[in-house]
Amino acid sequence: MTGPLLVAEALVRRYPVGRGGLFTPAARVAAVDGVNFTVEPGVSLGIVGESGSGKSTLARLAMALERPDAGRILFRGEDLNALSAADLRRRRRHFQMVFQDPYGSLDPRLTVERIVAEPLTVAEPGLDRRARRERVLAILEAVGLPAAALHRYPHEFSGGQRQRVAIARALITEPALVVADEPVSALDVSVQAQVLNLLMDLKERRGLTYLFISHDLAVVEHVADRVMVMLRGRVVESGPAAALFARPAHPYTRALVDALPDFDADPGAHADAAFRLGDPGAAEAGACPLADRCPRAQARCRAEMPVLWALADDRHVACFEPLG
Ligand SMILES: Nc1ncnc2c1ncn2[C@@H]1O[C@H](COP(=O)(O)OP(=O)(O)OP(=O)(O)O)[C@@H](O)[C@H]1O
Repeated sequence: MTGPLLVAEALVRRYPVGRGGLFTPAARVAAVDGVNFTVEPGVSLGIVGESGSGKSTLARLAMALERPDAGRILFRGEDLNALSAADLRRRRRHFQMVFQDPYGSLDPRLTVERIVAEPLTVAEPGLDRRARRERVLAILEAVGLPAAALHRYPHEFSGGQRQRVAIARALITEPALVVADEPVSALDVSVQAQVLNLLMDLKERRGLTYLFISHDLAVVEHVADRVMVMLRGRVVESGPAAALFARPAHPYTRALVDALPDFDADPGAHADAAFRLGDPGAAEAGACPLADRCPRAQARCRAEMPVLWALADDRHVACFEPLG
């Protein structure tokens, strides 16, 4: 079908604060306060904002894990909160979530096979054991895990591998939309880029659409086509990622962008960035793997900032401009 994949219309979600009195209800604060957005198929939307700005609440609303107090969330034109519980359950195979914490989000008592297969048992209950195992093996391979992972338990894996298991679980039903809420922020910096690269690779290969939530602008800039900036439950600015990062219009966005390492003032930041964004080898060797594709940074890379590079292959981390 054509048309947007996901639409948020004037979403509001309020939570009680404090306990209220005997005859007075508790005051309520709007964690999400009149948010609108549209996500077209194949276009990933990054949602940024500091802690408490309402990003996770918005993710839960988008996944129909919570009901809004006002507004609607439409997936392929259907108001998710108007569906019966059974219909909503059936639709869930098309939108899945990856959580921040690969430790807490995987049941430690279950094998990887059972964890990854779990959404399939709901989505395709008729599948026999053999067919289910084949699907699990195929998705494990797609996320870079060996077949031997099947019989292992979450504690036997590193944080990055656990997040691969969580990604496999999210993708096994072949969803169109993946909502990723801080999917790399609990990981060691050295493995963050590997998982981000995997997500980008899967997006390409499977035509996925992401709603990608992070407080880390550098991360969002690499994975998102469009970016939406939240402050106290509201959207203060949104637009194409490259333009928004290059020319932030709202003072809050500017402040967030300014908080990124200043590559021009601090050449050391480049080595940090190369390491953080996933290539310690490049940081040490002083090589820029993107130098020949980046007309603007080419000279600077070679001269004074040898590791000015990004993990994504289409934009540059420091100048936030598309590569030539
Ligand atoms: N279940 C809840 N009950 C009460 N208040 C809540 C609940 N969930 C979120 N809030 C409040 O709503 C506001 C937005 O929280 P939310 O977790 O959505 O923000 P966030 O941007 O994701 O922040 P973080 O990155 O720290 O998770 C915060 O003030 C938070 O305390």
